Amino acid sequence: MANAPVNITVTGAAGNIGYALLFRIASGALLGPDQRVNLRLLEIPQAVKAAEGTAMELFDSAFSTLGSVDIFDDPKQAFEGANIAFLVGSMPRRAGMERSDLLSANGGIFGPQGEALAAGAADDIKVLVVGNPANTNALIAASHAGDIPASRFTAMTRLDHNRALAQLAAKAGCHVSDIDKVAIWGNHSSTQYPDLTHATIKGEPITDILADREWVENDFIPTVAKRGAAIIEARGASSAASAASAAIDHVRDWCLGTTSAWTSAAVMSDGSYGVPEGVISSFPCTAENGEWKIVQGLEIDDFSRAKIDASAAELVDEKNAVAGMGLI
Ligand SMILES: NC(=O)c1ccc[n+]([C@@H]2O[C@H](COP(=O)([O-])OP(=O)(O)OC[C@H]3O[C@@H](n4cnc5c(N)ncnc54)[C@H](O)[C@@H]3O)[C@@H](O)[C@H]2O)c1
Ligand SMILES: O=C(O)C[C@H](O)C(=O)O
Repeated sequence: MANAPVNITVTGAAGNIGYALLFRIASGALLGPDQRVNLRLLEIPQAVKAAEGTAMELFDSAFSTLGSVDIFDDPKQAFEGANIAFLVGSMPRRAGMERSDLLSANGGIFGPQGEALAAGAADDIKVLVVGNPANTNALIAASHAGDIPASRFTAMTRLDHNRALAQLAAKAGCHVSDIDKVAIWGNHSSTQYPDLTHATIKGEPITDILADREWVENDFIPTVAKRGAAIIEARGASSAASAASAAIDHVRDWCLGTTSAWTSAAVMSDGSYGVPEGVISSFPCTAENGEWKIVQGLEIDDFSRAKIDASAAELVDEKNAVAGMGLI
């Protein structure tokens, strides 16, 4: 293989998402069949043995795209030389909890990881935070990451985006690949705004579907926004394989470029669309040359304005809460 191997750190490697994610990265689903990857797994000491079991299975899979697998319980060692970091390791919510209930349990994980990334990651490091509450955990990591540009810290709303595509495809009787220009705005929480205003199917606007306000407002939006809770209720555990798949989609698009007109990613707000600067919010985005760009120039109607503002206000509240805890 012509290119140098890419070093990829995955935290929470022995967890449910980790188990689904690692084999897809190792098999070439992230960076393609011609790019070798070195995996660096980070776990807490109690879970290192389980991570060793996963590493044995990775070894046994004899993937042509897998270089090495190393296991660490020290973030500084795990992030040394990392080009890509998936920050998954953290506690999932249980039935009846909101993701923000995890702020105090999980927030403390991300400051030290931001510092460890700053200490040793490669200059081109790209970070995706999956652990909840993902947007604010990404903000915590970014705020401890010294010279690493804030644009390298992102949080995952691609699962919400994919859920929105699936719901719209089912309603319209089309394939998900026929759909474009769906957007998730705001927080990966129940205040998120899955927005169909600009959506197209095979390039055509979805005028009839948008006119069905009962379906858009009382079915589509709450179904997407509360899908995580519905999965927890059904499985007894939070989404794992679909989350891992969305994490692959997010980082693949970031590294290799988006192929659809746009997708959704939570990135540091630059004030676009009135979302306050300094929170990590989901926007409709494209990726090119390894950089996310927020899609500009969209008309925002009154309904969308209120939804975007409500989720942005929750992000500001979460930011203030973690500032109050001394985490940023
Ligand atoms: N953003 C999203 O769309 C999305 C989707 C699904 C799940 N999640 C979140 O992802 C996180 C992980 O979910 P899961 O189902 O894999 O949970 P899990 O409990 O199965 O696994 C979590 C793993 O993280 C490890 N861990 C805990 N603290 C750590 C630390 N400081 N460093 C390294 N590893 C650590 C644990 O030992 C465990 O192995 C949860 O917070 C969950 O809510 C986010
Ligand atoms: O909902 C959760 O707590 C897990 C995850 O964020 C999801 O959206 O499935």
